[in-house]
Amino acid sequence: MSFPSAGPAMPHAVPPMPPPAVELRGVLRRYGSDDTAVTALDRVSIAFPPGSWTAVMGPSGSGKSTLLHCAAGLDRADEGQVLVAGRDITRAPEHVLTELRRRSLGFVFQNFNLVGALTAEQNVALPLRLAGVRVKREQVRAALADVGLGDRGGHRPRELSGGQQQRVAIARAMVTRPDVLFADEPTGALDSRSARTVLGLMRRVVQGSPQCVVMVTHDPVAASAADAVVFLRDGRLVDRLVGASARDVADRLATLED
Ligand SMILES: Nc1ncnc2c1ncn2[C@@H]1O[C@H](COP(=O)(O)OP(=O)(O)OP(=O)(O)O)[C@@H](O)[C@H]1O
Repeated sequence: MSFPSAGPAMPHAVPPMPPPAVELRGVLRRYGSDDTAVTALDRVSIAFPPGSWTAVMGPSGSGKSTLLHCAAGLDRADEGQVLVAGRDITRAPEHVLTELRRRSLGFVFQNFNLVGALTAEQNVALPLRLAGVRVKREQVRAALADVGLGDRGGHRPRELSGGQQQRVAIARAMVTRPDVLFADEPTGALDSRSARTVLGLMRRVVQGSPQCVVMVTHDPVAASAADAVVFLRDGRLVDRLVGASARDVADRLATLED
């Protein structure tokens, strides 16, 4: 019996790991100076992987908004680094950050922030126009259909319910196919049924796609819909729960608020 001689090791085709969609490395953010100084983020390191949905929780003033703003290039870290899709944006000039936000990041806010004078379709088309992309009406309609509002394209925000307005805002945020959707209290102004619909849309964003959602919320029910919940206190990351129930999340938050 003969064995083949051992040749050179066959190289295995290991696909490279994609970088986190967003990463903070030792981010420090301080407001004010001397005795009025507040350390809003105290050397926070966290990575948000592609295809993941993370909720950020913590008591009032714990640094949630500051984390979101630094991660999205809306605010600058005093120390540490912020990377988006592996690219260091910490000291990127303002025009580069503006371009990044237009092309790669989406935003959803508690109060929807739709332009009242524009129809739902025109609101959804806005980020494409701002990015200098030729607007295809079918693309805009498809984005509205994706959030179940294919028949509301001609309505202005005041003609829509709060839940419908938030769905338009999500369609607007997603029409550019951003790498990351940042959501700041997206269900804060909604009744529980509309909130569930919005949370279902967030789940669809991350399901089977490399897009990532980072959501600040005070609501344990909303947080428990995410893949992971991270907790801040006094500008520091103090805990991370995966697959937690709303009760688990509420209990953990209560201990931080004591
Ligand atoms: N522009 C600013 N100037 C001075 N202090 C600020 C500024 N922005 C935030 N802070 C302070 O930084 C800390 C963190 O604020 P941040 O808004 O990030 O907290 P938060 O967890 O989002 O709070 P909330 O849940 O109440 O919205 C707070 O003490 C806040 O007062």
